[in-house]
Order: sequence, then C-alpha cells, then structure tokens
Amino acid sequence: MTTFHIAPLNNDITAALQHKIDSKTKPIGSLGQLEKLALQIGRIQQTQTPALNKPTIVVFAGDHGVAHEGVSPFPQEVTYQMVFNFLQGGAAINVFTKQNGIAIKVVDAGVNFDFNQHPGLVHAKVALGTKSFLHEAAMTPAQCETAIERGAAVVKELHEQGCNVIGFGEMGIANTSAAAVIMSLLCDIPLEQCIGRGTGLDDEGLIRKKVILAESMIRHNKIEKTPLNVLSTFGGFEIAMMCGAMLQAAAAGMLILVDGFITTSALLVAAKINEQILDYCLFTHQSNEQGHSLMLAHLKAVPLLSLGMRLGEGTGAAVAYPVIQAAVSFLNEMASFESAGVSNKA
Ligand SMILES: Cc1cc2ncn([C@H]3O[C@H](COP(=O)(O)O)[C@@H](O)[C@H]3O)c2cc1C
Ligand SMILES: O=C(O)c1cccnc1
Repeated sequence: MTTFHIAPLNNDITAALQHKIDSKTKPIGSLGQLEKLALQIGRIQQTQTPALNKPTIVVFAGDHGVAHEGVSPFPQEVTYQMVFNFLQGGAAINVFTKQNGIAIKVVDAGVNFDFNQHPGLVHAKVALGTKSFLHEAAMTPAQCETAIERGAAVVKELHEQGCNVIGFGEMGIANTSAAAVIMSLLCDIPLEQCIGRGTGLDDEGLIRKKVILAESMIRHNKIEKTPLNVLSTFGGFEIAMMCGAMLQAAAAGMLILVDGFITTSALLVAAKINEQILDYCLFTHQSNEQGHSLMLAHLKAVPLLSLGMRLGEGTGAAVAYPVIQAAVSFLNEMASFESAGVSNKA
C-alpha cells in the first residue's frame, strides 16, 4: 500500500497567529468558531496571511452491488444518471459550487455505465460497480489499492495546478449502507446506531436495510478489522478513492473540506490509516443522516453548519465555503486595536 507522509502541524506559528487574532478590533474570542478556523488554516499554511487558492470540489461516483438487495429506495441507474446531471450543471452541487466560485471535478470511480470521453469527467473506473457484500467482498484488495492510488493521483494533479483547498463529494446509490458498516466496524459502535434512512427509506425499508446489513456483517465476521480490509470488504470505489484523495491532500498540506455521512466514512478509514490527517480537516456540516453526529463525535470533530441537509455530493462543503472565506478574510483584513486607534481596555 502506498504510504502517505503527513507532516504534523508545526506549532512555531501558533502563538503569533493567536496574538494576531486577539489584536483585532473585537472582544477576545467574539468571532467564535471563525477564530478556531483562522488559527487552524494559518497553522496548516504556516503563515499569518493565509489564502484560499483554486478551491475545488471533487465528486467521486461509484456503484454498489448491495444496491440490488433493496437497501435504497432508488435504483442503481440513478448513479450514472446523476453523473450526467453533474456534467450538465443541473445538480445541487453544481448550483452551490457556481454560487461560491468553487471549481467542480467529477470522477468516474466505478459507475456501472460506460461513459464517453467528456471534458468534465475524469475516467478512473476500477470496475462497473462493486460486488454485493451480502454475498462476497465488495472489491478485491488489489482493486481497493488501485482506487486509493487513483484518488491520490486526482488530488496530486490539482495541487500541482495551484489548488490548496479541496472538498470531497460522492454519488453512489446505496452508499449510506457501505458507510454505515464501515462506521460500525471502525468506530466500534453497534450497527443499529449507524444505519439511517439514506435517500428516504420508509419504516419497512429501514428494517430491511438493518437486516441486510446485519447479515452482511455476520457473513464477513472472520475478517481482521484493519481499515483496508473493512474498506475492501464493504466499501465502494468512490469511498476508497476519497480515502486516497484525502490522504494525498493532507500529505500535500492542503485544506480538506469534509462533507456528510459518506465522505466522513472515507475520512474515518483514512484517519485509521494515518490519524495525522485530522489536523488538515475542516468539518463543514452535520448531516441529518442518522449516525453522522456519532461519527463526528468519534473523530472529535465540531461541524461548522447544521442545516438538516442529507444529500451528499459535497453540498455541505460547498455551502459552508463562505464561512471558511470569512475566517480567512477577518484574519487578513480586519484592523488591529493599534492600527485603528481603538482602545483595548475592557
Ligand atoms: C436523485 C439523487 C441525487 C443524489 N445526490 C446524492 N445522493 C445521495 O444518495 C445516495 C445514498 O443514499 P442511499 O444509500 O439511500 O442510496 C448517494 O448517491 C448520495 O450521494 C442522491 C440520491 C438521489 C436519489
Ligand atoms: O450525509 C450524506 O452524505 C448523505 C446522507 C444521505 C444520503 N446521501 C448522503
């Protein structure tokens, strides 16, 4: 497996950054979480004047064999249909990225459809969807490795083009099932608490999803619960690619915008491989999908927004982006007590 060298954040600049934040014309701490964000971004970039360059959201799409077991109210075809929607600019993620000046890249990680060449689509297909993990491992270890490497390659290229802030999104019918099992095994949380309604299962559908996922876990209960085994047995190609992409982004010192339930499950795998990655992550929102709040708590992550969204695609990251811009702007542009001649006596 490729190793990713992720540097721990150097503390040399921390005191100077905190002093700069505290010297701004405002009561100490009054910009709340924005102040923590500014400190983290300054530490990641090792500068008191950070900049957000070429912000990009990469949407990885992949199909899941387990979609055929009735764990999602939507058919598998919706995955490739949504890829066309992304390419035509009609999906929620297109609207929010456009609104906030974020570039978007769509990656075919393993959709069950043969796409023609398209300038907006990166062809990184590992296979035409995973196998159903109810019956066999979703992917082979070699496929998992390939997906991780291809995800890393996408990020490497963006970084070389000057991007230093990258968000991740996904599309893959049934991927809340994959994410729930990954969460249960890697966080050691009972499966029941990790399973939600996904795209909107009714009560009966939710019970079916719970039965199928519990049976799947029993089928594979002999596997050693290493992050890579869990990923290859239950994951999707889009989840594995996001995992590799995130590890590469941290290795390159980029800011990582973490989206909802599925994106966070990819980070969970990445963090179990190298926990240093967490220093580079900004948790953009708390999804309404049951399990996301517990997953975030496991990672000791405080999300920026909580809007009751449960869509994926990277939409939480795109919507939260102006908040991240606000943190950088106040640090760079606000006057200090001294420069503005404002009295700093409480
Ligand atoms: C039209 C449509 C657009 C979407 N965009 C993201 N998802 C989201 O829903 C799927 C996961 O939910 P489940 O596990 O219940 O299938 C993923 O594709 C996810 O990104 C969508 C789902 C649908 C139907
Ligand atoms: O939070 C998410 O990422 C999510 C939740 C439900 C369905 N699809 C995605």
